Amino acid sequence: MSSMEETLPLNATHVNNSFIFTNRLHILLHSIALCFLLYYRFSFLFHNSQTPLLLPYLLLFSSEIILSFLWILDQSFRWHPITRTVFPERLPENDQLPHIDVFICTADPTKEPTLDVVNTVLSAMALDYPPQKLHVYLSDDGGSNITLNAMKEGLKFAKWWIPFCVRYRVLCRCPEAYFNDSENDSADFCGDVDFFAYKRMIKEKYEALKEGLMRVKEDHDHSGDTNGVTGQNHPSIVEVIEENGSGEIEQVKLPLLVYVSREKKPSHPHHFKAGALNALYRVSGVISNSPYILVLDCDMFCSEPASARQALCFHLDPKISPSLAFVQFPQKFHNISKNDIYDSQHRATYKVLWQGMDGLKGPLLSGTGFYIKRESLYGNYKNKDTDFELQEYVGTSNEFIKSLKQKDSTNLVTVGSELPVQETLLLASCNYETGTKWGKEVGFLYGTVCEDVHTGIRLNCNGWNSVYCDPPKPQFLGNSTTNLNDLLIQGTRWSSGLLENGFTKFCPLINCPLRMYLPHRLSLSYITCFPLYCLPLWCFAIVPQLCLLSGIPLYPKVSEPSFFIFAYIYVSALTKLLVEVLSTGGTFRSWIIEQRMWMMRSISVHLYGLLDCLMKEFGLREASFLPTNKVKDEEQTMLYEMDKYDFRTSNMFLVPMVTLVTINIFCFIGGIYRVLSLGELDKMFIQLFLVAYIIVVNYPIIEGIVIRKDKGRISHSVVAISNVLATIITCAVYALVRKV
Ligand SMILES: O=c1ccn([C@@H]2O[C@H](COP(=O)(O)OP(=O)(O)O[C@H]3O[C@H](CO)[C@@H](O)[C@H](O)[C@H]3O)[C@@H](O)[C@H]2O)c(=O)[nH]1
Ligand SMILES: [Mn+2]
Repeated sequence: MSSMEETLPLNATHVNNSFIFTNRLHILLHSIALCFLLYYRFSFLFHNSQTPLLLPYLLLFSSEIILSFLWILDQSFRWHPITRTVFPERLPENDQLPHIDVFICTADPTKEPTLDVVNTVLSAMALDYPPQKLHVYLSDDGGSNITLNAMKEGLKFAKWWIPFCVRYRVLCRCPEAYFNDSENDSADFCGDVDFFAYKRMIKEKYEALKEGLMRVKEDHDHSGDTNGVTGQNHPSIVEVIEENGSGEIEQVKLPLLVYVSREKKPSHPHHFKAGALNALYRVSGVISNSPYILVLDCDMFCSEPASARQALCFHLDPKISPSLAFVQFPQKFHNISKNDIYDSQHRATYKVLWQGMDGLKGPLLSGTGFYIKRESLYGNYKNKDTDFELQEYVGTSNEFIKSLKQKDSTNLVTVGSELPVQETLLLASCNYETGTKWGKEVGFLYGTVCEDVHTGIRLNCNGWNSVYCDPPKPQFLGNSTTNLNDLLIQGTRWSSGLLENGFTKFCPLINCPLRMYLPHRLSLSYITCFPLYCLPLWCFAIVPQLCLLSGIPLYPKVSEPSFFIFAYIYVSALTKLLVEVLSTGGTFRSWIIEQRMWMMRSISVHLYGLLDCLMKEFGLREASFLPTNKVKDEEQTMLYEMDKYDFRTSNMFLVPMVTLVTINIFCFIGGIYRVLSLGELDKMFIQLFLVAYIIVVNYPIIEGIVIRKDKGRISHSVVAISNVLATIITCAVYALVRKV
């Protein structure tokens, strides 16, 4: 490498100053308005503390305080957002690049189709990286023969697939995605006859692989023979997948592929995905011990082969590298429809929040699609002087302790060489962690189902930085939840896990070191607190409505000057959101959808997440991680593609939503009547407007109750229960107020 190249930076950071200026101006003006609001509420209370309106008034005021608090936390992401570019062409030669391990997790062959897992594995093996420096590990928490067999079949196919990808510079190296879209062919070979013949042959092989996998699954389902092995109870298996030379094809160099199924026993907590990742950490430590690790969920494949080199543009940058723990890529999804009615792409997270955090100290771990430095998860092992101390810290395996001290992969196990079998089985056994610091200080942290966020926060607090890399082309593509039921289950898990972090385990507002930059601390707090939106949103969905019906004003009259405080806050918040949505690729429609999903999530999953978290805290419930269903349902997909909400979800989620919408409708009708007959428009305008706004935004729920006839509509029983509930609540409150 010439000295000229050596001095060229591997990455660049961009700060959009005018954007930051407008953000801060908005923060300033909005904050002033919030101060006026507080002043207005307090002075009202001071003058009217004896009125019967006190309870609704206090409820509303507390909700406004919580909303304002969350708003302040949320502004930290707008404080100093940055974007980054990378120059992978400036990286050193291949022989100087570090080794990389890839960890892929799967848990359940019925919910997570084996073919998808194989595709993820193949896409990772086909990364644009020297194969002898790439080692792919699959963790199978289901301990299933189907998955192990699929890995063997997958490897056979890889012998064809990877040379094909390299030779024809295939753009997307996940076979399923590749064969679905001809845009994935490199333009250089479009006129090449050989290429098309070769492609056809590979496609046939892929079809054969698919059929083979399906057959094995069917045989397995029919025989029902599990040899006593279940997802919750199985011994450890560690196997380097090797192909017994079929002689059909020239020997090609492939990345090492290792199948790991850690031991699980019902009597031992297995700590879900964090437990699986930690087992991989240890096992890979004595096999390849690569300094960098890519973590992937089985539902997220590598869509572009360039991500490893892009991540190294940060990890190998001498200025950033010493304190850099991980490079996070955004989660992007291949199954999202044009209008994205469930906001499944999580636009705000990957377009606003993570960029905002990147300008502070770096984004949090997002569970998948990140390249992490192995050393960053070993805690402060360096402070342990003796082997004995180290054993108490990371467990008794001497081989593993040796691997800690080795900086690089010197004792590498390669294809064909012998695996330290006993050691790996020990490392993957469920007793191994007993009495050690795994999950507490070492590895991915336990005690929450949002291990990613929890671990990310701890890394930050221990002084590690992270980087967010969002190149124009998606590097990883996953499967997002595109139906209400999965979304609500997943959302409840997240809310519960995040709140657990925020309240009980590690509250960033309190526990992070004092020297931490304030906006960064606020941003971490926002991530762990935002399910608290459920409290104000429940209040806003019910209190002003019932008061409207009963003629209790909660807001200033239109003719009063303080009306403008409320009008300003409302308009400013929604306009800011609109600008953000439009400037990050969204539309006017997605602006409405995001508000709707925010309301739906807040009143259902965030509330249940909060309850779940509290119950876990009081020992009334055990933590559980229900993996998201990844099996496609034709009917569901059809409704989704037609932009129709699929309301086939549990009553627990639906009844509150439908009840609230019904109360809003009752109160709106009653309110209009009142306003017209008593001439109270001036007094009740804000409340009437609020109710109308909620009804308009949630129109699809009304459509699901009244208009739709398809299977995804809201069932009659839910409508009946909700009507009864809404009537009881409305009448009871009305009667009560009358009496007072
Ligand atoms: O006991 C378990 C449970 C899950 N998994 C794996 O964890 C991954 C994530 O699970 P998934 O069902 O896809 O959950 P999601 O809600 O889609 O996952 C999001 O949320 C999780 C935290 O709740 C993060 O770990 C994920 O990275 C993030 O994509 C999958 O590969 C699973 O196979 C395990 O290995 N063992
Ligand atoms: Mn997932």
